[in-house]
Amino acid sequence: MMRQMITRRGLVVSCQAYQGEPLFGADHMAEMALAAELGGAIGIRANGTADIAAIKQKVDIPVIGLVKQQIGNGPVYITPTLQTAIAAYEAGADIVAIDGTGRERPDGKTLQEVVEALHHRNIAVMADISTVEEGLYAAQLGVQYISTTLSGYTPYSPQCVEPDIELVRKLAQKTAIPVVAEGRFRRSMDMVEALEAGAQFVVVGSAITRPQFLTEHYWKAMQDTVKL
Ligand SMILES: CC(=O)N[C@H](C=O)[C@@H](O)[C@H](O)[C@H](O)COP(=O)(O)O
Repeated sequence: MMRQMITRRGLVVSCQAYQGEPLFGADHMAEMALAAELGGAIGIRANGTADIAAIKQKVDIPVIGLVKQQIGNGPVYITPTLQTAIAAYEAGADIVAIDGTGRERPDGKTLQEVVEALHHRNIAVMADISTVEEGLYAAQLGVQYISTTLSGYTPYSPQCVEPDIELVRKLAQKTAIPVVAEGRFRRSMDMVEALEAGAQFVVVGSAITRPQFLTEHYWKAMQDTVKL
């Protein structure tokens, strides 16, 4: 049987900090996840085995785990190999998020091979995609969730500054697999719009869990409006 799934609709909070950032570290991310849970989050998205394990100790809601890793010069970095996907699961992830594009993976496996190998181990898969075609292909492979995570981050997807709600809408119209809205969500009205467009849930990261980004965002808005 697969682990805890996210069956409710609502807000999932992505708790990620990069090395060198003030909040980097599993303890900080676990506290951040707890704060999100207290605020009503229905799930957490987390990067790296240490963070996943610490967050699982702290919260009861399901955790979507990934391992961001650059292997070689290829473009795939979100849980790029079968081995990293299994590591995320072994660290405690309920659902494992992987790159769901058709690009070459560093372990030479196809997306289909990775999904099959994970399903063989009863591991629930979230495919991070960037276009309708990629989403529909992942749905065809039977993944548990399709997330718009990579829209704007592959060279062939629209390079938007705003969240790609149209991608959510198109996918939700074309498939019965739960569609996840993720990437650049900052305003609650966009999150509501994504739910109305058919998203099962919205994943928000930087706008909640990266205070340096938030500070900069508000500070820039002040500078744009008032001469300081
Ligand atoms: C493209 C990519 O690598 N996205 C990553 C995926 O895990 C994270 O860096 C994002 O923070 C996450 O998707 C949430 O998005 P936002 O922080 O924009 O709310």
